Amino acid sequence: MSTTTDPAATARPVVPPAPSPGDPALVRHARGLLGTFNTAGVLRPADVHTARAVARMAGEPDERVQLALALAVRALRNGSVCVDLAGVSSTVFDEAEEQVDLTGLPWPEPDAWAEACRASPLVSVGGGGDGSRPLRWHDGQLYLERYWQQEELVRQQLQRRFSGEGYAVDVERARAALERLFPREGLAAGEVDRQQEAAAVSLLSRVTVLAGGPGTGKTTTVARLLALLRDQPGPEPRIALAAPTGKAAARLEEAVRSATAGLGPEDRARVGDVSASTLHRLLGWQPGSRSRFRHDATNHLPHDVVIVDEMSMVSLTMMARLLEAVRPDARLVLVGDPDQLSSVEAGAVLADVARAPGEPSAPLGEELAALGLPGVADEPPPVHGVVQLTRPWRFGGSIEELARAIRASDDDAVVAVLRSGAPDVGFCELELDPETGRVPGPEDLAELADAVRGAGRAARAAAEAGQVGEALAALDQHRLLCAHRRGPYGVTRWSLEAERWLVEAVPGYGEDGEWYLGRPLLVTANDYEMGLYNGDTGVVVSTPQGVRAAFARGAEPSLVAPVRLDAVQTVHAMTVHRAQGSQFTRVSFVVPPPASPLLTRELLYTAVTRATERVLVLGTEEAVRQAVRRPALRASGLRLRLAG
Ligand SMILES: Nc1ncnc2c1ncn2[C@@H]1O[C@H](COP(=O)(O)OP(=O)(O)OP(=O)(O)O)[C@@H](O)[C@H]1O
Repeated sequence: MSTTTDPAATARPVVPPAPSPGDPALVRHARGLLGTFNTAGVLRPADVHTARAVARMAGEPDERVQLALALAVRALRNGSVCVDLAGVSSTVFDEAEEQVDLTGLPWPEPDAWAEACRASPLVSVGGGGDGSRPLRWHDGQLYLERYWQQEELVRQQLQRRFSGEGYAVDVERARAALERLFPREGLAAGEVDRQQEAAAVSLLSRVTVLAGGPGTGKTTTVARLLALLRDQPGPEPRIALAAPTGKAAARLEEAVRSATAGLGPEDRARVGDVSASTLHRLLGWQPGSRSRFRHDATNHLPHDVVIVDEMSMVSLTMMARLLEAVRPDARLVLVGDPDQLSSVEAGAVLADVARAPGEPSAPLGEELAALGLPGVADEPPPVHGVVQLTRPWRFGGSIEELARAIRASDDDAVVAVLRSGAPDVGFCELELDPETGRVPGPEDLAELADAVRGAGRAARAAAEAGQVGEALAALDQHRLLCAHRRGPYGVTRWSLEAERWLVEAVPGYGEDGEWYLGRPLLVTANDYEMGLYNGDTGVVVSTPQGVRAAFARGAEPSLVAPVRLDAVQTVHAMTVHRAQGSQFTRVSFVVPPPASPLLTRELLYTAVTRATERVLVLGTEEAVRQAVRRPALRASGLRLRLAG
C-alpha cells in the first residue's frame, strides 16, 4: 500500500537509496529525464516503459511530457488517481516502501511543464474531447484518460443521484417505525439520534453515506434500516448487502443478524434471513475479465436497495462499476469509516464523498422535517446524504479515546493515552536498530511474545481437535500488524520472529509439514471462483476428510483442500492495509520509523481501531507523533468536483 503524504510534516531528510549497476529497478538504455528519474528511484521500469511506448506511438518527443506521463502511471501505484505537476516535486518521494532522494533532480520548470503537457498531442485539455488521447489535463491535474473517465462517471452518477427525485414514502408509517426501531436510549430530548437520522435519510434519498468509526452502530443502523424499508407499504423491496472482501461480507452478515435479534418479533420478521456477498459476486464477476461484470450500465442489478459496507476499501474503479450497475432509481447506502486507510488501489472514494463540500439539500430537509425526528429539523440537512455517527457504543475506554485523539490530530493526547497505563492500551517504547532491526532488550517484547504464543497455542489445540470454529476464533485473538512488508519493521521479519516464539513455546509446532495444524494463512490474491479474496485469513485444521484450510464465512466456515490453494502465505503478522475490514481481540502494532513514507494518521488510526480489547503500540514517541500529525493525501479531483 502507499499514500502520498504531506512533505512539510516530514521531520527527517529522506535517505537516498544506492542504486547499483544491474539493479532490476533500473531500465537499461533509459536516457534523458526518464533515465535520470529512474536512476534516482522515483520511477520504476513499468513507469518508464509505459511512458516511452505511449510517447513513441503518439510521436511525442518532449521529455517533459514523457516524464509527466510516467509520473501519472506512478501516481496510481501510490493510490492517487491523478498527479499534480505543480506540487509533484515535493510529494513524489513517498514511493511505497522506499525512500528516495529528490535533491538535485532536474524537475522541469512547473509553468513551462504544464504548458508542454497542455500542448501535447497526448493530452486532452478540460472536460471535452472524444477521450481518444491517453492523458487528460483538468484543473491543474494530469490523469491517465481511463481514470479520468472513471472519476467522471462516479461524479456524474453521484450528482445525478443526489439531485434525483425522492421516493413516495408513507410518512406516518415511517415516523412510527423510526420511533419504534430507534428508542433513543441515553439521548436528551431534542438531541439528534444520528442512527435514526441516517435511516431516515436512507429511506428518502437515492444515495446515503453512513459514516462512522468502529462500534458507532453502523451495522445496527443497517439492520434497523432493513426493517424500516420493509415496513413501507407496497411490494417488498429487493435489498442487496455487500462488502469488498469475503471476510467483510461474512462479518456484515453476522453483525446484521445479531443486531436483528434485538428487534421486536414483527421487525425481525420484516428483516428476515439476511445474506451478504462480496461486491464482485453481487456485480457478477466473469471468468477471464478482471474489471468487467455481468451487471453494468446495460444490465442493471435488479435490487431496489444496495447497501455496501467497508466502503473505505472500495477503489475508484470498483465504485465506477458499482454505480453503473445499480439502477438509477435504486437506493444506494454507502457504509464505512472515512478516517481509515483508503483502498489499496487508486482512489479514496469514501473519504472524498464524505468530505466533499456542498450545499445542504433543501428538498431532503423538508422531507426529513415531515418525519418529525427530534432535533433534525433544527439543523441544516445533510450534504450529499452524508450522516456521521459519532457515539461509540462498543469500546468506550481508552481505545476509543486513542482513536478520537488520532482523528483530532492531537499528538499530545495520543501520547498521554498511550502512557496512561490503561488496561486496554499499552505503549512499548522501543527503537529498533535501523540496520539490523534488533530490539534493545528482548524482554521489551514480553507482552507481544505472550500474545503471539497464547493465540498460536489456542489455534494449534483447536486445529488438532478438529474444532474449526474455535481455531478460527483463536486466529482473531491476537494480530500483529506492521506498516511495511519488508525490512526491520516489516511483516516478513516480524512473522519470522513470531514463528520462532511459537516453535520454542508450543510442542510440535510447525513440525507436521507445510500444512501444519494451526498454521495461520493469508490469501494474497483474489480467487473469485473459490470465493477467496486478497486479505482473507484462515487456519489449517484437521477434519474427518483430512487436513483442510478453514476460512470464516458467516455461520458455516469454508473448508478448502490445501492443493487447491496457490496464493496463500503464513500470517503471523500482516500489513495494516490487509487487516482492514477485520477486528481482533488484541492488536500489536509495530510503528515504522518517523522517516517512513507509510507513516500516516490513517495508518495509526486503522491499526489501533482493529483492536476490540487491547492494543499494544510498539515504537518511538517521535514516530507516533509524526503519524498523528501527517494525514495521508491522495490526489483525486472527485472531492472538489462533487461540489458542483
Ligand atoms: N443505539 C444503540 N443502542 C445500544 N447499543 C448499540 C446501539 N448502536 C450500536 N450498539 C451496540 O454497539 C456495538 C457496535 O455496534 P455495530 O456493530 O452496529 O457498530 P459498527 O459501527 O457497525 O462497528 P464496526 O465498524 O466495528 O463494524 C454493538 O454491540 C451494538 O449492539
